[in-house]
Amino acid sequence: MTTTQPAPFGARLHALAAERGPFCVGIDPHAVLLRAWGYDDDVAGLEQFALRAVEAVAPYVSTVKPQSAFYERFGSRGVAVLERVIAAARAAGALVLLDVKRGDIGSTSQAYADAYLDPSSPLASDAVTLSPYLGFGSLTPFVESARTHGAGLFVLAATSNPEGPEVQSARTGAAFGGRGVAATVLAHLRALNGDAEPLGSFGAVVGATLGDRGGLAALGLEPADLAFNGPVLAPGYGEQGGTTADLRRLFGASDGHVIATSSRGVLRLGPDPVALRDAVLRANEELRG
Ligand SMILES: O=c1ccn([C@@H]2O[C@H](COP(=O)(O)O)[C@@H](O)[C@H]2O)c(=O)[nH]1
Repeated sequence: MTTTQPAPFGARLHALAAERGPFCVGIDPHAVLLRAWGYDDDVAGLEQFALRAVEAVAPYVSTVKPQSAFYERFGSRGVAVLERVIAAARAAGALVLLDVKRGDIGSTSQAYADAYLDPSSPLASDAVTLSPYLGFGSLTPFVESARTHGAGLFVLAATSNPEGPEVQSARTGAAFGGRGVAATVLAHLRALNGDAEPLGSFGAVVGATLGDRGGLAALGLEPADLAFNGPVLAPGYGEQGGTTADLRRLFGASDGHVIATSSRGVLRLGPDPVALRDAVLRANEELRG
């Protein structure tokens, strides 16, 4: 029996962002949003909210990003809802980036990779977010699984929260290059992506809010560090204060590889599906402009 090799995530994202735009919607069912949409903060409310949001936005964006925590808080029934959210978003043609920020010793990373990247898993997604703070090499099982299954990875480099620089601006020891943590993560990603065309599959999380925090320099980063031939997930767009102008300052005129993501900023416009759809169409237009 022959199996077809899936197209690499970077190529799929590049094509879909060119077609639909580079905006990503976070499907984050906060309790306060469930109530604002008229639902109870329970599993039934979670499911109705999340599937309604996916139905309204997923056909119009390249990527949706469910935040696993909001489903896990309801235990196994919440995780079952997450499985249905992933399936519905993919059926609408969007790529699913599952925000789980995993990272552990290699043998455990392999189990996480099997859970999120192996197509036979009920939680299989197109890409996941990862934490590199057990050492970038501990993520190797994710890298190998991503290559096998045509999936993508987004590794935390310069997060959108104000507490991030405490760790991310620290310098590695001389034996590890002596550069900042964020720069070291980006250098690993550059090596993984090589000269993959049109875009590598190994991405970084770089907050859209970075401009407010003294920009790249505050993390010991130089503009060249951002040229790692992979996609960038830019959270903090909207609700946390990041703007399209901030992204332009950080990344210049992106060719669609910078995926700005917003959750609350879009979801609080619901439940009206037209308002939700128009918000994502506007965001795609603005980011492209
Ligand atoms: O640096 C990071 C990494 C991930 N996130 C996640 O993105 C969304 C942001 O939600 P908003 O409502 O648009 O603020 C959320 O799921 C975070 O866990 C981030 O904010 N920053």
